[in-house]
Amino acid sequence: MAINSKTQTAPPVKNVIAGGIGGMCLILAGQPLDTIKVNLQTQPSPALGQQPLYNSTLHCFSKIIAREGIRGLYRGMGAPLAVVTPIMSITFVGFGLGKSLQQTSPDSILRSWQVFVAGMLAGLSSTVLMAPGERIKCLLQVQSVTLKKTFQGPLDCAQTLYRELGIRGLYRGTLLTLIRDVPSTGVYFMSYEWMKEKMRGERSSARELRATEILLAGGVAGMCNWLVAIPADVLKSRFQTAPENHYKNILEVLREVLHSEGPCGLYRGFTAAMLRAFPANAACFLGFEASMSFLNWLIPETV
Ligand SMILES: CC(=O)O[C@H](CC(=O)[O-])C[N+](C)(C)C
Repeated sequence: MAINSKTQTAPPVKNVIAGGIGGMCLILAGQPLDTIKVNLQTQPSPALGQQPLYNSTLHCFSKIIAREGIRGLYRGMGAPLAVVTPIMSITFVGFGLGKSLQQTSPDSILRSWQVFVAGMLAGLSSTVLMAPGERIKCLLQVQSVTLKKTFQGPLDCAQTLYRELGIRGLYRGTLLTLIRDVPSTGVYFMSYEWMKEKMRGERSSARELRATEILLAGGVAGMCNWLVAIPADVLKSRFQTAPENHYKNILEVLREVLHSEGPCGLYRGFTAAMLRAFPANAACFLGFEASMSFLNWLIPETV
């Protein structure tokens, strides 16, 4: 399907600002279910005849609330807020760049697969911040399970990792972050643009879409993103939260998950991921589009 790219390209500085605001909306709307997802994904496999620590999304939710109250669901939010804001800025700039590289003129129409390629470039460029951000976030989110408070907060976690393990300690899990984010970000933007194009109908531009339509397209794009991302995300969460030298490489994590839980183990936390994906990404794209409209009103485009 061809997508009218004239309505999509914006100068990088506008993408930086609108992408950052979109990122903040994403975290505020999605953090509680993200905490549940990571706790489900990283809980120890139960011994024979024993009950798992959490047996469902709801069970995990009520256990966290009973143990720590609402604050437990927002544990580790400082790091994602500080990191996801620039990550989403880079993501939207990377996406804009990916589109312009494939356009012969600002008016040229992109095919769906070209939007996918531009999205993959966005996923590739954001990994520089995504990998350490995820490492810190996952370590903080799971430390309540062990009931051993190792880190005081995101900064303390980053400093400790750097002091004890150097830059490699912060970037542990980068390959799995790439395997997760490059294809899934391609799918993310392709499905978002596809939905917008479908809903546009007779209207001359996607800018005329209503807020509810943006919310729907963003929410669906978030779910499509996670359908692709979740197996690599399960491996990444485990790899990034395991004790040092527990796994020699990522194949060992894969082997362990398949051996103990079978292929279903790769979809641990699926319900929580999907429940989070819709509101978080609906909020993200609405935040992005609203900020972009405001910026376009403030500084009108010349083309
Ligand atoms: C896997 C992930 O972080 O997905 C992001 C959306 C979300 O639900 O957090 C999108 N993106 C990969 C483009 C940053």
